[in-house]
Amino acid sequence: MYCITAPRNNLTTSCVYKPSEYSRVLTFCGPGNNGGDGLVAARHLHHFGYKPLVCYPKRTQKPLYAGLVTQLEALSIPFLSVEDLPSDLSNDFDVLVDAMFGFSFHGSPRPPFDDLIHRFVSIHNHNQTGQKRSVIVSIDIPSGWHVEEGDVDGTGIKPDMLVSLTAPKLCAKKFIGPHHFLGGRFVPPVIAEKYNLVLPPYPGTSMCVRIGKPPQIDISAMRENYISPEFLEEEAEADPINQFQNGCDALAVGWLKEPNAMALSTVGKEENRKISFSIFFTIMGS
Ligand SMILES: NC(=O)C1=CN([C@@H]2O[C@H](COP(=O)(O)OP(=O)(O)OC[C@H]3O[C@@H](n4cnc5c(N)ncnc54)[C@H](O)[C@@H]3O)[C@@H](O)[C@H]2O)[C@@H](O)CC1
Repeated sequence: MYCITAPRNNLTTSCVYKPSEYSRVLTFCGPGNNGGDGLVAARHLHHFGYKPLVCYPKRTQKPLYAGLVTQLEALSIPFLSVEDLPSDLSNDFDVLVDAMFGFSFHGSPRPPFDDLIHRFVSIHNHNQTGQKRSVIVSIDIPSGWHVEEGDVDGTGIKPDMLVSLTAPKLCAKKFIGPHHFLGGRFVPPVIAEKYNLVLPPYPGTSMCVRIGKPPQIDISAMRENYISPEFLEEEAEADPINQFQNGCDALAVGWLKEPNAMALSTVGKEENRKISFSIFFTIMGS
């Protein structure tokens, strides 16, 4: 079950937070099945090319969980004790996976989860200092939320991504982060009908589906001014097409992120008679 669950979580993470930019992942696992999801997610993230670590403070000796731990140890995935956690998680980790509690959480969090949940909450304060902060991915339910009423007093974890399992729980209505995914493409129609579940269709052969629209990207915010080194006349190729090829080759080595258009202009000899024409090329993504 965890195996089915975990790829659901991981496919969503790798869809949005690619290992090239978010490789350092710390998964906090709780004492129940939600924690089990976290153990398996860490294993799959390792195979997907991330560098996962696990904090699993309340281990259960049930064979299923012991087996999951053995698999992580076999991959030399490090376990961090609560005492060994860095003071500022955002300095050391790009992604924090919240797999502490799911739908069986009740009351106030007991130690050490009270402090761990507080650590997650304080991540957002870190963001207010303008420094890059870790992103938070919650599995099924942000830990500490009420399964139906959500973050009742507004002081709970505010994840960037919520991965609902099988069907979004009622509290998911209170989720306001940018990425909500559903994993668990195995609900029999008779169950969906019995519980009046209206689930989104899964695309292609995907094991997860985004719920809602992806956040709008502000293209203008992506624009960067690239100041290339000066270019002297004597460095110009005699054949303008060769010059153009040099430009394309420079783009291809990747110094320009996501090149998507180019203007090629020429100018006449007389300074006052600039003949310039531009050719716009759409350079398909590399
Ligand atoms: N059908 C589904 O939705 C599926 C659910 N799965 C996962 O299983 C989760 C539910 O698993 P469980 O029922 O084991 O419950 P949880 O994983 O939510 O946690 C239960 C454990 O937390 C402890 N606990 C509860 N309240 C606490 C508190 N206030 N302070 C400290 N400890 C507390 C309990 O003693 C128990 O050991 C789901 O949320 C989901 O993540 C998946 O594994 C499979 C599919």
